[in-house]
Amino acid sequence: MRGLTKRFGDVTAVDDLTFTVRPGIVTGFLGPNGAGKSTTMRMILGLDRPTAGAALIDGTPYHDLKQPLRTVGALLDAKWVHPNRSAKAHLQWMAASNGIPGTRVDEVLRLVGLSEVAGKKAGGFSLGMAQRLGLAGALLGDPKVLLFDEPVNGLDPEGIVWIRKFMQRLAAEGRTVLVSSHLLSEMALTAEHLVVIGRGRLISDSPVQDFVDRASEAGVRVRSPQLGALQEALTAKGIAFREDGADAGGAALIVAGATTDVVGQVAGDNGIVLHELSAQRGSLEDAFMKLTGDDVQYHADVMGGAL
Ligand SMILES: Nc1ncnc2c1ncn2[C@@H]1O[C@H](COP(=O)(O)OP(=O)(O)OP(=O)(O)O)[C@@H](O)[C@H]1O
Repeated sequence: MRGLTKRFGDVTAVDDLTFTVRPGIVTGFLGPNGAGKSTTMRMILGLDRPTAGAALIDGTPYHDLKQPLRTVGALLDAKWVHPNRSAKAHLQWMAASNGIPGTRVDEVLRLVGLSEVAGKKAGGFSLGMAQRLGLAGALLGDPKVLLFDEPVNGLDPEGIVWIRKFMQRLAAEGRTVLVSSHLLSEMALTAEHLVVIGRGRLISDSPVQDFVDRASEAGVRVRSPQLGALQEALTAKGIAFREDGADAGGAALIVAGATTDVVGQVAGDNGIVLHELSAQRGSLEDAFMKLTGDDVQYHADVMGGAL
């Protein structure tokens, strides 16, 4: 993506986005609802025309690709198949209209585990099966680049794990895999690299772990029967802390930005007994909220808990 921009009237859906997606790993494309992920993917696929900038595949715009299906496969919306067509007929039609040999149809059906239901009408498929059929279609041309737009939405846990593993396998084969999601927790399990956007703008382009490390609050949770003395000792050392809600073990302190070594040393120096000294890490979703901050178009409470 090079300065990729898309405006719909007054709305700037994608705002001067520049990033590169590399082969061999799964790249997560993360952002809250409305951040511009789908619009970006549609521009990569030539379905929307950029207002400015360009989305290039190996240096070439989608429209200039000689054999698009052999270069890029996409899973955008699983429900667009003809309901009365069988899975196999649907793929045969796709293959025929793209100059792909019919023998490839059985291969992709096997790859996604649909061989046994190949003759059944796609209209009767569960979401998980429809998703597999969409994936089979994306793989027909054996493309080097694959795009997935929110592929796990609505899937059951088994379906989620299956598609996650499948995407990782495709990347391990050396393909370029870009997968969008609004859930950081899901991306942390699926992707190695993360491109994060908010309100169409690039927020972060880094390995998943770096993103989490940068955003999440590292700290120490400490419990003690002499909590008052510990608070005094920490204050004397100029170390900030806050009280954490009491659990079964009693009241605790959270010492942000400190290590267990430091807090343990302060306690030891002052002869304070500790019942717990544990390193804490902020949750992934906290990290996401923190970094997308003002860029979140709809806040979590409006979205019923989902970002
Ligand atoms: N065809 C269109 N006409 C007008 N506005 C649009 C159009 N398509 C998208 N938008 C707007 O562009 C912004 C980005 O939308 P987009 O669907 O790309 O976001 P997204 O990150 O994919 O979110 P979601 O996960 O909710 O689909 C939103 O404000 C949306 O309302």
